[in-house]
Amino acid sequence: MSGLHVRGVSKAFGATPVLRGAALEVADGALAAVLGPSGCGKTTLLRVVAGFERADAGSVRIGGKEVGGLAPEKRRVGIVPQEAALFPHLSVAGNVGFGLGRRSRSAGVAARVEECLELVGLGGYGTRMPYQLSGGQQQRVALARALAPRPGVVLLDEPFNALDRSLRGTVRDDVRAALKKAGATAVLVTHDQEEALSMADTVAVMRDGVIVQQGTPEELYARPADLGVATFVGEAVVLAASAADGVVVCALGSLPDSGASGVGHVAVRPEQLVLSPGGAGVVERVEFFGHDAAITVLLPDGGSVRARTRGVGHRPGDRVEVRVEGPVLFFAE
Ligand SMILES: Nc1ncnc2c1ncn2[C@@H]1O[C@H](COP(=O)(O)OP(=O)(O)OP(=O)(O)O)[C@@H](O)[C@H]1O
Repeated sequence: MSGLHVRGVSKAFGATPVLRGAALEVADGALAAVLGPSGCGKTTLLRVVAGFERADAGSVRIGGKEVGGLAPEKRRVGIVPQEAALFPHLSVAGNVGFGLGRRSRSAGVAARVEECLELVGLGGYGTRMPYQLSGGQQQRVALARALAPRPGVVLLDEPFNALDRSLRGTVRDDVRAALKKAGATAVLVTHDQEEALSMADTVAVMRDGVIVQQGTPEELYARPADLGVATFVGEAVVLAASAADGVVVCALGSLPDSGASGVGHVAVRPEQLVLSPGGAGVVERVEFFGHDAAITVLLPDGGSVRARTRGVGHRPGDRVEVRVEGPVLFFAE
């Protein structure tokens, strides 16, 4: 069994439980994102995997080996911190070779350093100093440094936070490409759902110290385990509803459902809402984004929904009908 397997990990600081039986499965060579709001325990989970914190219970296996009792340096873990944290007095090559041992001037080490710089698209940058690099380049050097000793798992803790929004997209692509080329098993911690969904092979949604659901981005979006996941992964319009005999009744009418029954909430994706002229809804607000627009519609019962539509031409005050396309998600109370 290779990859990373975290099972039933608990950790409390004093009387405060921070991890409460967290589980995470990452196949060999896969990139997993741990996605959750601030304070849910993401960093603590990474620190337990890395060995900086000792779990109170549970197991951590890296590359098929239980590492719970091992010191951090014995775990074969590579770490990319939030800010690149390069050694300012060392060249790029010095930074990347740092973890490769004392014989860092040997030909073998130099070749491995250059190989890792090429993996992150910075071949030939070895003699530069960190201050001569952009933030994105520094982050890629930090990744090369983490990859150099061929770790069993690479841990990335919100690695794009310090970067400008405009730069983030390309650095994400570069980092994903480098991890894939290296064949690395990796865990990325983030509170940014777009980052998790667009980069990761598997996404683990974390809440209050547990992983509430893990799956591919498509699985999480189409079949969220509960209303919390539905609203945290992608946008959702949530309405009070009741369900019986395969039909969900809510402010948008009677909609087909998988067959649950009871009272609760229905979640509808904004792109499932189709607007047509005339009807009982009133356009309240139009936000134009270029590629699409968000139209907020006031419903007759006083609630409102926000639809995503490519069609332009809706104006505040227009009367519209709101139709729902495709299956909806019903969550009983
Ligand atoms: N060494 C510690 N001692 C006491 N409490 C801690 C310690 N480390 C973390 N905590 C607490 O554990 C909780 C979870 O922290 P953690 O950093 O794991 O969350 P996070 O999901 O990574 O949040 P963020 O996205 O804000 O970094 C927080 O309430 C934090 O204050």
